[in-house]
Amino acid sequence: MSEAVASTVVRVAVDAPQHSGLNAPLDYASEQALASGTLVRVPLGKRELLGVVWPGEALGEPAVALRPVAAVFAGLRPLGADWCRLLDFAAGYYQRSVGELASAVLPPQLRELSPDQLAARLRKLEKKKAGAAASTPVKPELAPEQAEAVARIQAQLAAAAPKPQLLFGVTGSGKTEVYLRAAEAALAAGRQVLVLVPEINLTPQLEARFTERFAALLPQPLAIVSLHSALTPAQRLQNWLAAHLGQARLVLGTRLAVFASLPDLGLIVVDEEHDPSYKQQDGARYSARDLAVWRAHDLKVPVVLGSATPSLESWQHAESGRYERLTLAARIGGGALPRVKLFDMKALPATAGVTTALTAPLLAELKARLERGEQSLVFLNRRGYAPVLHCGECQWKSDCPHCSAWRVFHKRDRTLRCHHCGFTERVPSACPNCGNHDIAPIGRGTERLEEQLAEALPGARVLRIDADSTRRKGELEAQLQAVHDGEVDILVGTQMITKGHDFRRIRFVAAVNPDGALFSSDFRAPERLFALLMQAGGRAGRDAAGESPSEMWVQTWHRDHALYQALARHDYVRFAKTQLDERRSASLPPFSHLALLRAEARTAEAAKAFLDAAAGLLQDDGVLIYPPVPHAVARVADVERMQMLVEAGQRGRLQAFLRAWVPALIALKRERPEFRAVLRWAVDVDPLAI
Ligand SMILES: Nc1ncnc2c1ncn2[C@@H]1O[C@H](COP(=O)(O)OP(=O)(O)OP(=O)(O)O)[C@@H](O)[C@H]1O
Ligand SMILES: [Zn+2]
Repeated sequence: MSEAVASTVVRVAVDAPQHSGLNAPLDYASEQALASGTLVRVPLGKRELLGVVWPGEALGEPAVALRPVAAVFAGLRPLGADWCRLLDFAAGYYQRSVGELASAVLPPQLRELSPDQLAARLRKLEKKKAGAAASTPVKPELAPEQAEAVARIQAQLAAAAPKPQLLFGVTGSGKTEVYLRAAEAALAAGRQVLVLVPEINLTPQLEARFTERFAALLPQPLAIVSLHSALTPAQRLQNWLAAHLGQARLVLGTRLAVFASLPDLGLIVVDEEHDPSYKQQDGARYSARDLAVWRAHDLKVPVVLGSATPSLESWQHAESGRYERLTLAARIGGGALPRVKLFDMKALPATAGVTTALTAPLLAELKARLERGEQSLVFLNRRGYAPVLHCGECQWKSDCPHCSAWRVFHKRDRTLRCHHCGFTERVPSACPNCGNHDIAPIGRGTERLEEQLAEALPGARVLRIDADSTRRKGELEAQLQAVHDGEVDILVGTQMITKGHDFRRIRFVAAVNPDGALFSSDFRAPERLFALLMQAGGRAGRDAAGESPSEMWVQTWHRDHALYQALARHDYVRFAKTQLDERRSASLPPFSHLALLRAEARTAEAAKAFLDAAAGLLQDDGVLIYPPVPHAVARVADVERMQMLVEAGQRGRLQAFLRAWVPALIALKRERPEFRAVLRWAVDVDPLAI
């Protein structure tokens, strides 16, 4: 610069490491005043990082010691005050620094680009051409319940302070059509719409439906975009920029999209709002659903949470009147929900059946469906061939040397793979312990089920869809298409295929081994199992025109269990009531508020010592700290994991406690040499898995 300019101080949110204790935005010198929300690059230590000029007063006078801002993304409009408020809230609530969170949720490519390179990207955006002219879509006539729900969402769109709405609609009741109409109303009012879905694999289907509906209404390029982690960095930046500039009117995305910059946001939809994937499982462990509700409240715009099996948190809010409940009790076209058959495994003669999972009666049922030309789905929530390989001579089992877990046998590529740390070896031809050649798989995963089905039902076209079968780009779409096109008789898969897909041909769904979750120590396990089975069953009989009644077959050793009894009646309401009663009397969420402190070290003792010391740091009689316990999978990649539960009756009380506790934890780790052995620690607010 040729002229000397009086420098001013700006606050910049930048990703400083937690142990540095630099949690608040940092002060930098700038030659010009910079609007808050401006993207900049600033030096930190030896590095230069992306930062955001943050609202609020800088701390002091311009001082010589302040380092200057290195570069300003002047060509990009600043992030809005509402975006900064959202990040401030989320960082505070989930106990992270705002700089870390900003850096985690902005498109990764922004970190690599110079202002000139970004300017080039912006020019490219402007030159994007619109797609071919689309024809006006045909909209189905709304069913009465749908029309009522749409009207009530429209009322909230016009309200000064809209209430969150819970769209409680059974599987196949046409929730998506309600979202489409609500979105249409918001778009017509000139607002942007954000639609969140739990899984990346649901975005192509949803994107297709929204594009089909709105391509004529929104002919501009990039008017409908998606945001999720499977996009290339360049696509993700492009779509993010389109949203930020207001060019994108409709944004579909997974949890990270809740942080999209949307200057005209007027409606948020959270589909399958109960889904655990909305909770981020590392870094800032935020709940995108909860942040969507916060963001909508902050902006005074409506938020619609949709589910056939709402989270008990949301259900309780509907019961108490904090949320408005919209109910779709009937399936579209008057189709019935599948009849649920609880197949009692105890009633089986000891020798019958091909295997314990593929019982003879189940095979007979599948065969009958096959002969009628109907599609069936067999659901098993475990991938791989068998969860463990076993030597009958010496009792060796394929454990992982680095984790407290078995390595899963994958037959197709002849590997033993740890699903926790990724450690992979070729399957040994003999027992590595005693040399016995007779090592055998125990139990079954989807790969084995697929093989056994193909053997037991010759000629049947069996297709497996799970994380292993869909690794390569485009595979999942192709496989789903084959199912839709009727090229598959029996679909085998994990929970990946139970959610959201609008399969029209499936009339029979079997859950072959669902009991595992019944006796979990995690108090949310029943809620998750119930939702999963309702969802799975919901894939059957979506087309009312089928000749035979649709059915869900549940193989269980505990058919009298209250969960299955409620499932058999499709009675979410009753199930929710029993669960909420139990939670109330045990003071569990939503009637109390939890956080977990996790610590990882090479030894369990070191992790426990840290948690014990942490428990002694701060006393609050409104907050209860439980003793440290090992994580359900205690050792992963040679690291021992311990955790400690913190409980409070009031959310505010827990938040106040954490605000004081977290800085004390940072100091504890930094200042006490004995805790150097602790590799990582983290606070998880509102943890989902316990
Ligand atoms: N009013 C309508 N008239 C005719 N068809 C409709 C109508 N509304 C929805 N549909 C169709 O009904 C089917 C089921 O709708 P949709 O997939 O939205 O159900 P859903 O409630 O989201 O179910 P799930 O919870 O199982 O995902 C879709 O094929 C959809 O196109
Ligand atoms: Zn491992």
